[in-house]
Amino acid sequence: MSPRIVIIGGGPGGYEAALVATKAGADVTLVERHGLGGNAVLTDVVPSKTVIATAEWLTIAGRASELGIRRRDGGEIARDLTVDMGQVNARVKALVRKQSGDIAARLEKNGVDVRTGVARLDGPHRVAVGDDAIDADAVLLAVGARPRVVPGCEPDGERILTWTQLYDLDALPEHLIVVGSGVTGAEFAGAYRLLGSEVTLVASKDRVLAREDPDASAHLTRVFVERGMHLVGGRAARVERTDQGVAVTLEDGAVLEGSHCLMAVGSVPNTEGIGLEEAGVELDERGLIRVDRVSRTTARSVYAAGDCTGVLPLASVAATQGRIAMAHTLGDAVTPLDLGLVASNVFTVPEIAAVGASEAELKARGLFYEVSTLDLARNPRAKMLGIDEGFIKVFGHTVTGQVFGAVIVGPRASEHIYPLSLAVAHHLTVDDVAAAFTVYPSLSGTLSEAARRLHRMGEGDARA
Ligand SMILES: Cc1cc2nc3c(=O)[nH]c(=O)nc-3n(C[C@H](O)[C@H](O)[C@H](O)COP(=O)(O)OP(=O)(O)OC[C@H]3O[C@@H](n4cnc5c(N)ncnc54)[C@H](O)[C@@H]3O)c2cc1C
Ligand SMILES: NC(=O)c1ccc[n+]([C@@H]2O[C@H](COP(=O)([O-])OP(=O)(O)OC[C@H]3O[C@@H](n4cnc5c(N)ncnc54)[C@H](O)[C@@H]3O)[C@@H](O)[C@H]2O)c1
Repeated sequence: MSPRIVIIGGGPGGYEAALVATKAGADVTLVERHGLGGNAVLTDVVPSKTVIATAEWLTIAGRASELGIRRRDGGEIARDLTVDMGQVNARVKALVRKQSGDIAARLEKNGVDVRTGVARLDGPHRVAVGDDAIDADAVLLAVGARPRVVPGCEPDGERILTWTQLYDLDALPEHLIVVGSGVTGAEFAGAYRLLGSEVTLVASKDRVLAREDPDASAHLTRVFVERGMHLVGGRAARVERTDQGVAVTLEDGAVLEGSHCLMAVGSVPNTEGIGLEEAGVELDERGLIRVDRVSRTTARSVYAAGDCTGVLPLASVAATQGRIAMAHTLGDAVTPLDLGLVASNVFTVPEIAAVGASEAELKARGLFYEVSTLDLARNPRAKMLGIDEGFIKVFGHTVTGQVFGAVIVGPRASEHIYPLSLAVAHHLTVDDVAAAFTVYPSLSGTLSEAARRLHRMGEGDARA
């Protein structure tokens, strides 16, 4: 008989696992309460990146005249372009529906039994959905997370918003106060500023994007300020509606006034009230499911993937954890999760992409490393394209030249990081990277040059 797998949650942690498991011959049921694609598709990744795409095109269009583009009547293309937020959000919703529908079709085509409902564990081998119960040889929990609510700063869905509530706006907020300067806060603050809103970003840490490379975060902070964003240090203690909009009171008593407030203060896992602890699944003090590197929880036969584990809240990591869980339970070859290989990107303008070890991690691990940093603006292709900011940074081992990690700040950094991701994943050296041809002229020429600068004369043997 085929092994029976039940997956709770239809986000990347769940649906990717379902596809792998059916391909391996398992009998798979996936239970989702809202829509396929999970928050990644419905409320988080897809909608945010779609709005950011408009902000990016608007920025490019605003520079048209610099590149010699004129209206047919010879007039200059206006710099003060604006957006129709109603249309932008209608496009977002259409794209989200399509993406979710595509995933549903793919699951159906692959023979996954998809059920709609709220699921809970009834012991480690049974999942209850309403009055139904489904027996399972193994269960995968991929229940994701939801926006954290700070007491005193409760969203009302109209003026005080979580990131899931932004897409019902039919006009640009006049003055958006973004509370929280992690990746979510920085991405939205950056995008709405480019779209034309006045933006105030409240940062509780000493810098915006405190977990990113310090040079990258300093660069973005400078760009934000140059674009006229107001950066305010502090923590929000209270957010209230006023006649005009909203008032955000910080812990030091300062009051910020705006038309709307976006709370971007992190997430909490959807792990309460679904029978986890009763089934032997241990949670940590924040409610995150404890898992090992092959996605096993503390209950035999119960696995977990994605944001509910808090391992690293990225769609790519969720999908990898889900696939690993299925490989493990179905007896396929398993490569345990290696966070040292993860590539990530902050979708601001410019983007910030990173892969492998950060400089802080290299220092903490006491490794011998060298850094090569090159400005993108000196690249010939960048000059042609009008790119006048950004940099590429590569970390290599001082002796062997192994590529430990890299950071790229620039347009489409998310795409340009891939060769360096290959280098990190396959333990290539800076010489390996520099030896591969790049197209002339191309932005990747700078990537290769950054690696070449870490070459050591006479070290060829050590690096072979
Ligand atoms: C604004 C924002 C932007 C982001 N952008 C990116 C990005 O660009 N790139 C990136 O890699 N990551 C991004 N992330 C992170 C990414 O969204 C998450 O890491 C990813 O969604 C995690 O996938 P998941 O499968 O764990 O959970 P989710 O995508 O949250 O899916 C979980 C699903 O489980 C369902 N569920 C929960 N409980 C039950 C239950 N009891 N019964 C049935 N169904 C249930 C939920 O309805 C949900 O559909 C972003 C996050 C945010 C907040
Ligand atoms: N492009 C992407 O891949 C992308 C985009 C968004 C989120 N994500 C993922 O989601 C994770 C979480 O990011 P996030 O930004 O949603 O959450 P986060 O927890 O990283 O950041 C929230 C920030 O809000 C601050 N904060 C908390 N309470 C506050 C208060 N009362 N006043 C002011 N600030 C307060 C915190 O100190 C923190 O800096 C990221 O680490 C990333 O893995 C990824």
